[in-house]
Amino acid sequence: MSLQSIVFDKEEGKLSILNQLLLPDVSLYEEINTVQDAWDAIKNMKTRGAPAIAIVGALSIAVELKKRNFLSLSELSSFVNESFSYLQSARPTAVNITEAAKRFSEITQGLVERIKDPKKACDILYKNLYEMLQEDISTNTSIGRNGAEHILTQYSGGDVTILTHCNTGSLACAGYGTALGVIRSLQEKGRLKQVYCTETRPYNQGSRLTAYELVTEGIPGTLICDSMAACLMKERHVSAVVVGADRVVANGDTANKIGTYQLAVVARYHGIPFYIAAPFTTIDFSISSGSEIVIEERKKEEMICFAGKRIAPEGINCWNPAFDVTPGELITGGIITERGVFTPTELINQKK
Ligand SMILES: CSC[C@H]1O[C@H](OP(=O)(O)O)[C@H](O)[C@@H]1O
Repeated sequence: MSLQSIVFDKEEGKLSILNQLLLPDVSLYEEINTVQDAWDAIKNMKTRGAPAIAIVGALSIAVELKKRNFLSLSELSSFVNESFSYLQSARPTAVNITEAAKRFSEITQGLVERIKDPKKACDILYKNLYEMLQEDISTNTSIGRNGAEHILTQYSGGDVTILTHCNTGSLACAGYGTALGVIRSLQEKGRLKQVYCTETRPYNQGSRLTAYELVTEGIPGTLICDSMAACLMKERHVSAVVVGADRVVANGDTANKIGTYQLAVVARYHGIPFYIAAPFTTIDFSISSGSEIVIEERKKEEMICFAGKRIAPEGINCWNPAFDVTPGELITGGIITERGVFTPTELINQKK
């Protein structure tokens, strides 16, 4: 049974998140009672991961819909649009919350035009919002299946060894995961030899979260420091590198956790296929090149402190970009989605 980072009681309209700042030692669920609570949790990275950010944001709106009494359809529409607009300001790089905002703005507008009763419109919108949880899990199992099948067709050498970066599992989504979903699918097929996961400094999504998911589910994993990845690909066998995404753009350029770009460069040098695994809600066809993606920079304290203890001198300057952009030409294995696996140049043909 995989971990659950988001818990939503649809009867009561109650939302709780697993506070990922405390993992792996402390497993604490915290209630999200307002859109502001969700914004704070996303900004502080208590909850993180492109799909999870969108889902927690959307469900926080559902929580307020359940509690509030909207006197008019215009009041309901303004609340939904303003809430999604605010939630997008928490972290700029991941696109899923923006995709959700567009989707629910259209749904709300449709309800305003069709349904004259604000309470009935609110109930329908509430149902659409909480369905995101199951949709995400279903999408991720398709990503997992598509990715595993593609890798196994490309690799005839028996069981496979995967290198992954950051956390793209149940702690980054509603469940199962994207890149970690591919790894879970390989494990389910009995074709996974082992996973190497990077620590992923400075937030340590790999050592604190991915390692936690692997150990919890008995998936064979080996932790490495970020600085060991090139030597690993040189000295040991890696069948493929599979990572997640925060924003894939129309030409296949992809923003993902800082450190992804250098993994792609080294994988190319060693002739190891490099895959991105992401749902279509992470693909932004409105941007044509990765150079246009806004990269979030986070506070220096997240770099110079470790487990609450300062490890670097106060006066040092820091540069702390949370993401980098991998050009499509380095994504040599393909972009694994719920609709199939596409080369970066094929992606634009999937635009609907
Ligand atoms: C399926 S999660 C995608 C993506 O989100 C993570 O970023 P963060 O932990 O800062 O929210 C990481 O880049 C993952 O690859």
